[in-house]
Amino acid sequence: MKFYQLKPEQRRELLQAEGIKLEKINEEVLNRLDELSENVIGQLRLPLGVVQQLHVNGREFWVPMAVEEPSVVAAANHGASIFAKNGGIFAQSMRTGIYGQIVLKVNDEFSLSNLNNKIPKLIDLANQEFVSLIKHGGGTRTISADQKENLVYLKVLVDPAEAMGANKTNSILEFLGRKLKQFAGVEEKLFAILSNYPSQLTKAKVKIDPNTIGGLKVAERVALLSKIGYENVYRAVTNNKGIMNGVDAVLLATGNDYRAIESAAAVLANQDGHYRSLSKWTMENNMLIGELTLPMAIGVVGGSIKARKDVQQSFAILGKNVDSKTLGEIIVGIGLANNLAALLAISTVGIQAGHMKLQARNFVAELNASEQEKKQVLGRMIEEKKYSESHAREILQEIREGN
Ligand SMILES: CC(C)(COP(=O)([O-])OP(=O)([O-])OC[C@H]1O[C@@H](n2cnc3c(N)ncnc32)[C@H](O)[C@@H]1OP(=O)([O-])[O-])[C@@H](O)C(=O)NCCC(=O)NCCSC(=O)C[C@@](C)(O)CC(=O)[O-]
Ligand SMILES: NC(=O)C1=CN([C@@H]2O[C@H](COP(=O)(O)OP(=O)(O)OC[C@H]3O[C@@H](n4cnc5c(N)ncnc54)[C@H](O)[C@@H]3O)[C@@H](O)[C@H]2O)C=CC1
Repeated sequence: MKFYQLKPEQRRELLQAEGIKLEKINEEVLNRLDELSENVIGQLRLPLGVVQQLHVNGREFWVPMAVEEPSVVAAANHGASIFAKNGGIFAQSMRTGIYGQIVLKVNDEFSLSNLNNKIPKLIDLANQEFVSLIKHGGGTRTISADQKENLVYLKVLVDPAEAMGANKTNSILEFLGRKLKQFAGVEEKLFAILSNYPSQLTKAKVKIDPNTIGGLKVAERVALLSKIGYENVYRAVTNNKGIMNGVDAVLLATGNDYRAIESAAAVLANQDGHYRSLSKWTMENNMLIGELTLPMAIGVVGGSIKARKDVQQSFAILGKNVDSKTLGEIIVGIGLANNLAALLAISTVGIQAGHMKLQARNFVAELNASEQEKKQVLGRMIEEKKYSESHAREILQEIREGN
């Protein structure tokens, strides 16, 4: 039997026979995980944190975040609490659909205008074939075609309703590809696959009174940093990493495909051929305005969402009536919250003050020490503002020597 055909327990035995020490895992959990992926031998755990009081469009949410990096949840909480003092986030999801691409190889017999005339019929055929999607409120919306020499590029827009929609869109594209192969002059269908090009855009906006963040000077520094991020790629990529800190954590917690959002966000940041900050902070009438638009091809159904109890727990935390539009608005709101918290930290005391204070817990967790000793070491590190693994060990030694 091949490795992938074995039961997870048998795969574990093989690894253990090689001398690899594996973590214990409950058999039921292991078998459940085996249904979700391939070659499964265990699990990787992440802490699940929550952000309290994220105010979006007049509603208040608890937001689940799965992330291992210290200070990301604290930063999101910090940003969210500032937004709460300033009327919250105004956000809007524009779920018009996700793109798909079909590329055909054609010869001289092919006529683009003939194909264009048949597009309404193709859309009808797709919608008749995938009628369950129509029932959920989605469907194939538009198809456009463009010819470059002997290649024809078709762009298909599919509204996946409440799902992310990758699987349904790929099925629709393959169905359309088979129909297109029958057209005069089509030699072959090269491929039919969804495109992760930015779609399902969600915008979020906040208006901050400088008095809630330490005054006008601080607000102006945030706006200046944002201007630098617009122009300078070294700053832009870091600014965007700070946004994705929060975005990815909510995507992970809600079982959404963070790879799809990351790749689409990179294209959005590079729209005019220059990689820029995804967010914008400006001063308007002495108020700080923050704006962020992100591609949000996410779902509240589909993929592994219903099959995973941990993901269902996240939806329970988010509360009732969180549809895909609302979830997109929450995620972009969290991205903006993480962004503001990071900008505030780096334009005032610097990132290390807050971040390293929380990172210090990781150094302390590594120590071979009692809970009481760990508490003492952490307290001393924060007091001395000196954060490193070696300093944690030094303090422990000093404590044990009675200093
Ligand atoms: C870390 C803080 C929040 C400290 O912030 P602070 O102002 O030193 O501490 P504070 O005790 O005054 O706390 C302010 C608020 O933060 C929240 N908060 C505070 N502590 C916690 C905690 N333990 N758990 C949950 N929430 C917490 C909480 O809302 C609190 O308000 P309160 O409720 O006390 O009135 C702040 O320094 C901060 O936001 N820093 C940014 C940290 C960050 O972005 N970390 C990510 C790692 S760095 C990175 O990946 C990319 C980056 C940052 O380089 C991107 C970029 O450059 O743009
Ligand atoms: N390039 C990419 O981004 C690719 C991503 N993927 C993966 O595909 C997965 C995404 O799955 P999906 O296609 O979204 O899931 P899925 O295949 O389970 O399809 C979602 C289903 O939900 C239905 N639906 C829509 N609205 C609904 C509603 N209101 N109530 C009930 N059902 C509804 C749709 O008709 C569809 O059948 C992710 O795991 C992703 O990683 C797969 C291939 C490529």
